[in-house]
Amino acid sequence: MSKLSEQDIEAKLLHFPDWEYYDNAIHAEFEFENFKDCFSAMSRIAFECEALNHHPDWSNVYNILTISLSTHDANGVTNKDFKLAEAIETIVEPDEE
Ligand SMILES: C[C@H](O)[C@H](O)[C@H]1CNC2=NC(N)=NC(=O)C2=N1
Repeated sequence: MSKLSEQDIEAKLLHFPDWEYYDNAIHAEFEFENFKDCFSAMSRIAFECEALNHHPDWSNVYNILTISLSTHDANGVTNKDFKLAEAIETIVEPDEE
């Protein structure tokens, strides 16, 4: 999977308002009601990661989940990252298009 250009990434990000591009990765932060809801979302995301064989750099502090996506093999952002970002959006914000 080849690395996307900065221009392609910025164009795709128009459809991903929660995400921004810097440091060769796309990043988002999600806030939940509490730790239980946050960790529950993380568990569901983990199954998607396994299904897609693509994994986030992420961290959690109580009800906050911070995620960075990049493709290590390509040393940048690829369509795999956008596919995972889409799956994450569906889990975290199921009511949004
Ligand atoms: C061997 C396995 O396919 C690779 O290590 C996969 C697993 N998950 C991955 N996740 C991410 N984010 N980038 C990768 O390059 C990557 N590679």
